Amino acid sequence: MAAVYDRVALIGLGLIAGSMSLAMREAGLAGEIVGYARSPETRDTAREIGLVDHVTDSIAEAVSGADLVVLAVPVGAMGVVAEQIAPHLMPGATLTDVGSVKQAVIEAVLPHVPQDVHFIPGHPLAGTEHSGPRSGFAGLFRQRWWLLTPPEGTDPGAVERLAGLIRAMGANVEQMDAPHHDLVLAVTSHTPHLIAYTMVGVADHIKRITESEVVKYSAAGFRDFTRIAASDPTMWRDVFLQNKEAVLDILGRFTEELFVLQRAIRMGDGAHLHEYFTRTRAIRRGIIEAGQDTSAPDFGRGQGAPAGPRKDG
Ligand SMILES: NC(=O)c1ccc[n+]([C@@H]2O[C@H](COP(=O)([O-])OP(=O)(O)OC[C@H]3O[C@@H](n4cnc5c(N)ncnc54)[C@H](O)[C@@H]3O)[C@@H](O)[C@H]2O)c1
Ligand SMILES: O=C(O)C(=O)C[C@]1(C(=O)O)C=C[C@@H](O)C=C1
Repeated sequence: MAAVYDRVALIGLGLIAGSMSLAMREAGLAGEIVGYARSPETRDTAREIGLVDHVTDSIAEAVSGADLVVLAVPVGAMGVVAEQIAPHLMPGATLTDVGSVKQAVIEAVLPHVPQDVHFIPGHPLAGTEHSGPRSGFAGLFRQRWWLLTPPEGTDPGAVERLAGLIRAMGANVEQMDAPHHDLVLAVTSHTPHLIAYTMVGVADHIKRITESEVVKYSAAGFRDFTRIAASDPTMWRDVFLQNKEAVLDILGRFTEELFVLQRAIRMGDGAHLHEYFTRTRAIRRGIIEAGQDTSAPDFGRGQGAPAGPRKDG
């Protein structure tokens, strides 16, 4: 396929940027891919494994002349990075991000974006518990959603060009407004992660009573929680701090539901529990019928792809 952008600059060289580089390279979507990360160790590793065509030691050099710049750093760092690159962005360039939270990123980045640069925030709904420059793989985005939340008045041509790149990496593109994105993701991703972190924390607290039995007899449900709870602490600290309102809203609703179930268990109300679990099973079946279950066998994991089950596998 013909290149969609001549020079793509990836800022942050972890799971998402690495996977983008490998996916773009596989499909020939970029003339040149340049990368920068704050830590010299990450830059060295990226050079050693040839993750991008060229790793720069200066963030300004990375973005200079790039017609697409991708911010792939923790959401709490987006504003600082935007401020650093702003004077060096090429007129007419597109700036996007891959952050898991959208409204806070827009508030932090938009004030720094020059008038002649198209800012199109985005979020690939794809990931693993692994992070860093060695964790990426070309198939990460295949059959996944990639949400774009362009502010009003964004050039539709620039949005379509970016959407074309994303589709060519194998993902499906949808647009929505940022507050709606943050509420939906609080339900589907952020609060579930918090619950997993909490459950593993509970197991850790009672380990003195159970000795090592929690680890030894780990059933599949708990093992899935531990996979999620192994996700990058910096990334998830930032997600909760930056999507505070929506997560607190969903957490409130979650707690109410939990109390209802707790009461049903105490009262021996089997009918309530059965009816509840029947409803939740229908939701899972609906996801599978809609073709949204991507836990299927061949997920296009290439070299460097993490072993083991996916969260939804
Ligand atoms: N991991 C996932 O499952 C997932 C999925 C979708 C979106 N995201 C989002 O993508 C972004 C990147 O996540 P990731 O999983 O690739 O993280 P990662 O930890 O694998 O990589 C982050 C990279 O950013 C660099 N970095 C951190 N602060 C920086 C700064 N101030 N300046 C320059 N570089 C900096 C780090 O050195 C590292 O190379 C986050 O905003 C996250 O919310 C993650
Ligand atoms: O599979 C995983 O490890 C993930 O948690 C990926 C996951 C999610 O599905 O919640 C996590 C955060 C992102 O912003 C997008 C995707």
